[in-house]
Amino acid sequence: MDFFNYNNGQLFAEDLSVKELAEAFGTPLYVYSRATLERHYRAYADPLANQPHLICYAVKANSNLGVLNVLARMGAGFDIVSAGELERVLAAGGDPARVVFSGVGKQVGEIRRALSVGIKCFNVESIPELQRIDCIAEEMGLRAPVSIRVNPDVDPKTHPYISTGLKANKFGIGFELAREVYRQAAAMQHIEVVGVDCHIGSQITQIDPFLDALDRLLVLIDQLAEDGIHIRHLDLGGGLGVRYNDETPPLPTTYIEALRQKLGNRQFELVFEPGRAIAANAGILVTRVEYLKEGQEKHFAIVDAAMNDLLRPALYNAWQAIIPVTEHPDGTTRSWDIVGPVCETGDFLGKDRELTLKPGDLLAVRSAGAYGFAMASNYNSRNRPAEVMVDGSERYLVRQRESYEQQMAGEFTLPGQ
Ligand SMILES: Cc1ncc(COP(=O)(O)O)c(C=O)c1O
Ligand SMILES: N[C@@H](CCCC[NH3+])C(=O)O
Repeated sequence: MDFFNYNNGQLFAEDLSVKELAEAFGTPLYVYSRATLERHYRAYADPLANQPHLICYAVKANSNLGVLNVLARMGAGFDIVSAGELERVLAAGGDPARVVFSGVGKQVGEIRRALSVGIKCFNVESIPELQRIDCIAEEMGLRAPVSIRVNPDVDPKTHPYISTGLKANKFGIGFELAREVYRQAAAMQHIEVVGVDCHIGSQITQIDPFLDALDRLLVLIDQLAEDGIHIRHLDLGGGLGVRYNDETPPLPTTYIEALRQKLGNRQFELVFEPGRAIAANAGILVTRVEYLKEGQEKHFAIVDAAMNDLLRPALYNAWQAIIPVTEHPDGTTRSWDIVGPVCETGDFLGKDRELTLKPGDLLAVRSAGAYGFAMASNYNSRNRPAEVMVDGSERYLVRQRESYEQQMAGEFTLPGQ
């Protein structure tokens, strides 16, 4: 559910016309809805209201300061995977004590910074990382709070590029090894074991893989208790899918209820790391048709957004809805491939879309709030788009369109002739 709806044939973002936003800020343009972000956050928070919990929004999905700020104001925690994401959380008013730090390659400086601001927990993904954190905490005269990210070896039944909880994936510590790694962690002087963590993949549209993972974690948690290791929180990661087309992912409340049934009366703080479920359908990418190029086999609508602005179609062959910003009958009705100006055959936003188009039309790519701008690049030396947050009838520019000067800042030609 979102707040991007038609009113008299015009697409609106909450109370504002998307056409007017495009005219004011230019295209390509990311438009986010504050009400949708808040609704999606509450979809997790409300069913958890009666128990200790923390919803750590996965910053990687959309790390714009405006987005982080909206969630920080709601009391969200944050799941980060780099010091850059940590700095963004701090700049957006996030509470470091509500930050969990995931990722397989945490560097020394990143660990130091996270310890110095007092994050909630490191989700540790290997033994060498655990040892590194122990050493750094010793140098700093601290104890580092950790969970081990357990790889439960379950198949999340999603795109192979975004499944993370299989033995073959680089993430986490194998289920069979986890008990031993916890023993080592508990014996380290500068480590404090606080939780158990897992994250099995992204865009998961069924509950079963999550429940299978939880079964395995509960076995481990019982073994840890036998070893005298009592955890305070259980972090089940993110990964809940969203509707892009005809998927029917479970609602957060259904998912949470199913987990609760399995948990019975065990008393942990429950931690979640949703990214896509909060941000994807809270954003659209608005783009303008530059040219219509009709051919014998294929018809192309060449638009001003490209794979550098929204990579998911090119990278995963992902399908995202593409809809007119202004519904109108004039134009050419065809099955169009919606493509960008980048010099790659894979540069498309959508294929075979039945639309009535004329040059100059505005289109909106839906479900673009997660892994949209966050994965944007300057490929083909294109400036990255602007981002706007709509809040009722107010709008806020939350990132200005990049300029050529900004794009080249920090680059130099060689000295001399
Ligand atoms: C450790 C971790 N947590 C949370 C997420 C967020 O995933 P999603 O956007 O699917 O909720 C990811 C990305 O898959 C991740 O790697
Ligand atoms: N970037 C991916 C998801 C990766 C999840 C990150 N662990 C997507 O657009 O679907």
